Amino acid sequence: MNSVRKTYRIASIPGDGIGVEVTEQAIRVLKRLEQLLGTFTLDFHNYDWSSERYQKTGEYIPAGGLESLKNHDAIFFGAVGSPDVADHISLWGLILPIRKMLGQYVNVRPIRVLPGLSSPLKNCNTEDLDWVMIRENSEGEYAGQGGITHEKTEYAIANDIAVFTRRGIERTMRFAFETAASRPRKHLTMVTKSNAQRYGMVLWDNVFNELAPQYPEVKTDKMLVDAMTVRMVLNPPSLDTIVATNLHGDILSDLAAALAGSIGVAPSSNLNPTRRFPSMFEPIHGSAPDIAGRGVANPVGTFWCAAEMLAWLGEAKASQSLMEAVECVCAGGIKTKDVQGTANTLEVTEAVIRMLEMDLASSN
Ligand SMILES: NC(=O)c1ccc[n+]([C@@H]2O[C@H](COP(=O)([O-])OP(=O)(O)OC[C@H]3O[C@@H](n4cnc5c(N)ncnc54)[C@H](O)[C@@H]3O)[C@@H](O)[C@H]2O)c1
Ligand SMILES: O=C(O)C[C@@H](O)C(=O)O
Ligand SMILES: [K+]
Ligand SMILES: [Mn+2]
Repeated sequence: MNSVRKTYRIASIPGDGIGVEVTEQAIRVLKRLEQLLGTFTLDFHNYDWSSERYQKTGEYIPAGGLESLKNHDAIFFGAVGSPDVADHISLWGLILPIRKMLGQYVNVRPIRVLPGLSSPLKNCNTEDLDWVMIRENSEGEYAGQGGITHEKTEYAIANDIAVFTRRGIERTMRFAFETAASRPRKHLTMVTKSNAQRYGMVLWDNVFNELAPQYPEVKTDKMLVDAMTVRMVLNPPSLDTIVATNLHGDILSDLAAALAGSIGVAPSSNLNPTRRFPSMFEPIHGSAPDIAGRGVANPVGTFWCAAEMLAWLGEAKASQSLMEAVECVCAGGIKTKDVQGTANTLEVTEAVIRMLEMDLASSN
């Protein structure tokens, strides 16, 4: 008998475009899972922070908004970005302040070829591509320093300054070593561009070399980011856990998702490993204006995020049941167009709900 029913306060921020479509369906799935298990409550609080709101009010996050997010156990995010607002305004107006101000200093992006899906690579089977990318999530190329002088003249001069700190690098790398150590293969690859970039990237190399002996069970290697793209494509089984800077991790994780079948299946966890503030779970994809409003977005990446969120909250059984249901639905061929199926967002969602009902109703 489970006598203490836990309640988790979840802030949901659907955002823009398909972010709204996939989070709505993922919340439906989570609420059904909650009913079926009866062991916890997910108390969702919706925040309408979006590009539409920005156009009306001039703000993505209203005054006091970040403080109010701190009163939650987790944040469930869709995507931000609109053809009507410049992308740097939307990114810096919503997602980046949350990642930075809530201390979500690692972005964890697992990726696998799910059952029933296929890699665009010849001869890449399910077991050949099973990676987790640890992206530094607070500084580096996204430090936010820089500026423009002589703007709108022919003398315009602009810079974006990348900032790498020993503490920022070390905390991300420790998380990556621990992640690698927790996986069967215990292998960590560090990515930089320390041949061309002589300071920040070399600091990455040095910190990595200092830390590696403290994790003797983890095998390590290093890659320059250009060669890393080649290795990801030509030798996927040689990789396991990967650690990279903010920008490199961003780019490589889109590539990783595509190699596993689609950007629509890939999840990400913006973690505050100290748990001082809530962590945020979002699919790696954006608002996809090209398909928004048509009900065809792949919700699998967001369902996988929901499973990652449950695991982070300590609900391992619920997390596992959800992931198993998603994988069974994929294996059964109920898939969206980006992964060579014919189903729409709603059909995939309903199939996942039915699968959960079959699995859990029979076991209760
Ligand atoms: N964290 C975020 O919220 C985030 C992430 C990436 C991009 N963005 C923003 O999103 C907007 C669009 O960016 P973009 O086009 O470069 O990237 P995107 O990820 O939105 O879309 C890239 C391509 O992948 C497809 N795609 C993405 N998700 C899909 C899904 N779930 N199912 C099926 N197909 C899917 C899209 O249709 C598009 O063809 C921009 O404003 C960008 O700044 C936000
Ligand atoms: O972090 C970014 O650059 C935004 C988006 O591309 C992402 O991957 O979340
Ligand atoms: K997103
Ligand atoms: Mn990205």
